[in-house]
Amino acid sequence: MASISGICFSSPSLKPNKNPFLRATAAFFSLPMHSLSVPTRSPRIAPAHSVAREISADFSKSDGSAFPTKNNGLEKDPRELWRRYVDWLYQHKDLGLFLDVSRVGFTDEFVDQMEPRLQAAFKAMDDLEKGAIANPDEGRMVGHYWLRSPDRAPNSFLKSQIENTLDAVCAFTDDVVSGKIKPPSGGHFTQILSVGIGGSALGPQFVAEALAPDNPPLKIRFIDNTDPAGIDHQIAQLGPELASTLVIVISKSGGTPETRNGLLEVQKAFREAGLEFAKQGVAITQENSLLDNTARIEGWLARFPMFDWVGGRTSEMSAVGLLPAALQGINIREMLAGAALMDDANRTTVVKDNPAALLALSWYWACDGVGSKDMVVLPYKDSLLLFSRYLQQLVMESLGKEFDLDGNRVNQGLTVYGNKGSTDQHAYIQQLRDGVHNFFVTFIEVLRDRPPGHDWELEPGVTCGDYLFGMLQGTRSALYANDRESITVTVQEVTPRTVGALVALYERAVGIYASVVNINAYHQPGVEAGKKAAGEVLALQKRVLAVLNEASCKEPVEPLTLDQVAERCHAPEDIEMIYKIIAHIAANDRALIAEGTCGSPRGFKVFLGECNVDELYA
Ligand SMILES: O=P(O)(O)OC[C@H]1O[C@](O)(CO)[C@@H](O)[C@@H]1O
Repeated sequence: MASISGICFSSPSLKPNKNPFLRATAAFFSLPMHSLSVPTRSPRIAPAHSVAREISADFSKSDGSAFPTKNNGLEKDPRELWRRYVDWLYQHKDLGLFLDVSRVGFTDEFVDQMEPRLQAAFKAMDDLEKGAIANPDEGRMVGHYWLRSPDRAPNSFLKSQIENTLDAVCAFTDDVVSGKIKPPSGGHFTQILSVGIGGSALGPQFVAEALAPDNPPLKIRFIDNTDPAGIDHQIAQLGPELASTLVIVISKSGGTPETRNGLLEVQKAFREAGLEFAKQGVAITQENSLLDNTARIEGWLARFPMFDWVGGRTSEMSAVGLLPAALQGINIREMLAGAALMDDANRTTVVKDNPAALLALSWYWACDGVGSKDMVVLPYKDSLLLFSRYLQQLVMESLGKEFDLDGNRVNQGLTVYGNKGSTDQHAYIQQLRDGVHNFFVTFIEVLRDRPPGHDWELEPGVTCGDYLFGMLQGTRSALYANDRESITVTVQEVTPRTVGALVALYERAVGIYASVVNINAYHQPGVEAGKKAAGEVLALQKRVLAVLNEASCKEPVEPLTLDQVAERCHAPEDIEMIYKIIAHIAANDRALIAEGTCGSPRGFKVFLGECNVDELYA
């Protein structure tokens, strides 16, 4: 019926019980067929701010009595549903990408209501691409779209910055892969250790998982946290290959504590192995940041720029994403081309032809424009496992905002989670279908199961990939039958081009949605609160240690109660945090419990195992 590359909409059998696809679906889920085809239609009208869910009578109770059920207006008549599918299906021919929003129940009235808002969002996007200060709080331009279309940069200086960086990434990659740039021990670099967090890790992680060949020129590992055991694990896994490891330290600001700690830990490992870190270190950061200055002063192997006008979570097409990808043998020019094609498609002001706008429209409908439902992202392809994690930052850090652009408190957001299908079917999809109705799903479908010539039938007429396909379609149908909405994004294959397009699609959808709900998608003030509080905890810890040190240097040693420590720190109001600090340092053998246990906060006495006299007089 539908060869998707040249999709044809020949008329299928529309009688529900004759539809073999639905029969197969029902079999997967042991559903009676009638539950897949409820012939009712109750379109809902959506006010722009909040969509009222209609309550209607349903006479399906076995004893014939009526009980009220929520009817959110989803089309159930198969013929109408097929029309809706055909009517709303978006296809990008060059990219081989499809977007199906037919299983989101928005009405024509809702689309009409949204039209002026979407047109305003298109205008805002146009201004942004022309160099407007689209991040007003921070007074910055937002230029990630220029990274794949440098001609669109608002001036020739920015254009040449983009082009020069891309050339430098390609030249450096060629030299590393060819062995022209080699580790001090000789031979070739064989490993990359990427140190970075958030937007300086998630894109490279997603792309590595999605696209790295089985035997890349350089394999990649990540340190994306300040967890000492995690860092030790990564370094231990490298073993003697540390000598042929290129360490790429990525931080836009150049001052993120987790990244700095990762760097210091890796540098220590290099020292202990008798290796010279600078000869193997690469920095990707803003010019003159702390990291940039460190790399320059220490004479690291290379430095690549991050631009002020590229946010961390939209940096995959900058050196942040391109350098690690290129070193793994991923065709980064194809990634950029895919993103550029998608950007072009998203510049149309015809909503139905604009895939990013269709996503934004569907999100708005599904979550009432206020984040009332979560977005569950389910790629049915192992290599896309990290897409949901990547989107989690892109969407939630962009949309999760306390205030709108006019200063009103709105507490906006859109929660994203998910791993992959069909794996998650055996984890939480039970709740999605039958439990609390607080989500909508985005299926990511990949048509090509395996490279050509590798497939085989594990049952007559059925391949392993057919099962994956069936699981996806079955889950989509079963959820819809229970009024759970879904979007499906389909690509032919997971290639650099389609991955670039997916990144660009969601970047633009987030931008449009943010415009529609009138928030700044490009700042992240909330993250600062946690960072500031962490700094305060570490400052308090220093005071606690100083107090304990002073008492531990006495003859005899003076073990202190928690109250005494708090009092001597002049921080009685912080007693709970002081307790946690002591419990943590005691768990790491840096403090000793003289009386009681940490588990009984009121009763224990603590001292340090060693007196640091120098610190006493510092
Ligand atoms: O690249 P940087 O400056 O180290 O920041 C890492 C991440 O930290 C944040 O600033 C806040 O979590 C993210 O936006 C960013 O991607």
